[in-house]
Amino acid sequence: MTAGVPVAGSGLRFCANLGWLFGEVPFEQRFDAAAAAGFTGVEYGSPYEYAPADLRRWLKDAGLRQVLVNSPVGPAGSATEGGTACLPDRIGEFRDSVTKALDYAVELDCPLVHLRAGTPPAGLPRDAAFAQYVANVDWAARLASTAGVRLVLEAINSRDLPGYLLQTQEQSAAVVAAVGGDGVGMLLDLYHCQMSQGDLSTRLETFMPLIAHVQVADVPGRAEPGSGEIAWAFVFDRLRTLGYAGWIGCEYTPAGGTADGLGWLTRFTAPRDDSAHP
Ligand SMILES: O=C(O)C(=O)[C@@H](O)CO
Ligand SMILES: [Mg+2]
Repeated sequence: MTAGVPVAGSGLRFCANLGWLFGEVPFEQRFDAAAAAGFTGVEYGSPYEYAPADLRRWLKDAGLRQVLVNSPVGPAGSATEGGTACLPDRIGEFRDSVTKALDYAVELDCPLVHLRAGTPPAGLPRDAAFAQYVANVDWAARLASTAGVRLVLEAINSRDLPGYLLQTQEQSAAVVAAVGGDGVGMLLDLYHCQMSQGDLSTRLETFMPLIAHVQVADVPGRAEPGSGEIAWAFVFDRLRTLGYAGWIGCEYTPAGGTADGLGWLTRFTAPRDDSAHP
């Protein structure tokens, strides 16, 4: 069995985040590395440094499908590092970024775009930022629907990204519900959820109808599942029994070599045999 392929019958689909995994090789070689490890799908935050034709070729040659990209953000350290979606004075920039993201998604036949929420600057009340965010997501979701793409909204924990607008699953669910339709769903990153909220099983159950994508890493340390405190066999079994049919993005910093660290995929994804623990 290839390391990246979960056991037969697990009913779960994992994709490799090429911004985090396979950093041992240059970006364009990570596609082949992911395929060689058994992945059939990939995600990464920023495709924008590359021409769509190159990305398409790397995907095709490796036999992979593109699962998710992020919307473009500003340079590290800038006011738009986390995106522009909640900034009332950046609506034009926000709309351009959505158009660019959707163009890439269509070119790459990519079903999901993570729309980054942004960080309200000091002086902008959070409720004003939130209202702008909802209006912008509403605008973007209509455009995404027309393009056959779904936007996903991700809460990020406030220790890693202080001040980011979207910090809880409840907030992202509220925006998804307020906008409605099939143009937008939740991205539930179990690492961020465990960091800031916990109660993973209940939150998965509560929000399952809205969840369009899941990402995984362990806590603390953000390394492979199994390196920290989360009970992954239980969590994956819960995803399976809740009927989750989307992809699960592997978005972690490998503790050692990426391929060497993929044993968790087979270790934690076997359907549970509860007969020994009635
Ligand atoms: O940090 C995360 O978690 C992500 O999913 C990044 O793509 C930033 O949103
Ligand atoms: Mg994430």
